Amino acid sequence: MTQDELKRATARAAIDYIAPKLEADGIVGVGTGSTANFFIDMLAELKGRFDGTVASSEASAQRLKAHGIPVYDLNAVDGIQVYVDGADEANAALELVKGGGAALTREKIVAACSDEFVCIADESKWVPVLGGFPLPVEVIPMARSLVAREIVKLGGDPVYRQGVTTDNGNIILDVHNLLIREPKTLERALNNITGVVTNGIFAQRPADILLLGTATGVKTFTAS
Ligand SMILES: O=C(CO)[C@H](O)[C@H](O)COP(=O)(O)O
Repeated sequence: MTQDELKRATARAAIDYIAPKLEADGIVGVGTGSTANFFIDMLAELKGRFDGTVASSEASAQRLKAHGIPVYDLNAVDGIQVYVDGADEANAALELVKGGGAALTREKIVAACSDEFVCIADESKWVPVLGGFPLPVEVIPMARSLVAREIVKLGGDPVYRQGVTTDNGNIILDVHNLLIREPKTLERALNNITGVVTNGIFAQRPADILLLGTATGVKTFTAS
């Protein structure tokens, strides 16, 4: 199977997982990226069975609206029933690295508001230790050099993601060569650097369930 077929299969599994739980006044949080895009296209089948969505990026909001799915501002809703999003890496504790699509800050905000976080990913994202994928960090533009120097002190090699401005008007530093053995500690340490908006480690709020697309079918994991 191709990676896209695995992504499509995991998106289908997420639809099957959330469909029986949806409430007429429920809000679905929607992530960003190619796996989330498959999910958005399938979510259109469930239109009318939930109230609407909150999107984690302008790109996902546009795709949802193109399907006629209502998109609300997060401040206009009381909470999010379930959030479905992809990841760049996932470990057995369902701690994640996210932000390959530069949407990490809004993704983390939506995850923090959600009763349940369903991660959808193909098997290439499953790792014993986070950190093989360069860790995205969203930074206030004027603090770029300051933050880069502080990240070097933590042992990482930050690389400016050229030509990318986030939906919040900020820049991204991708941090190479960090083995993330203590995700919660590093998540906090990076967020503590002045000028960092947030980083792509999702450990303080990990996923609740991971639907992993593999060559032998979609496997379901809960945090171990
Ligand atoms: O965090 C993300 C965007 O900021 C995505 O979830 C992550 O990059 C995975 O993307 P894809 O589904 O295209 O592999």
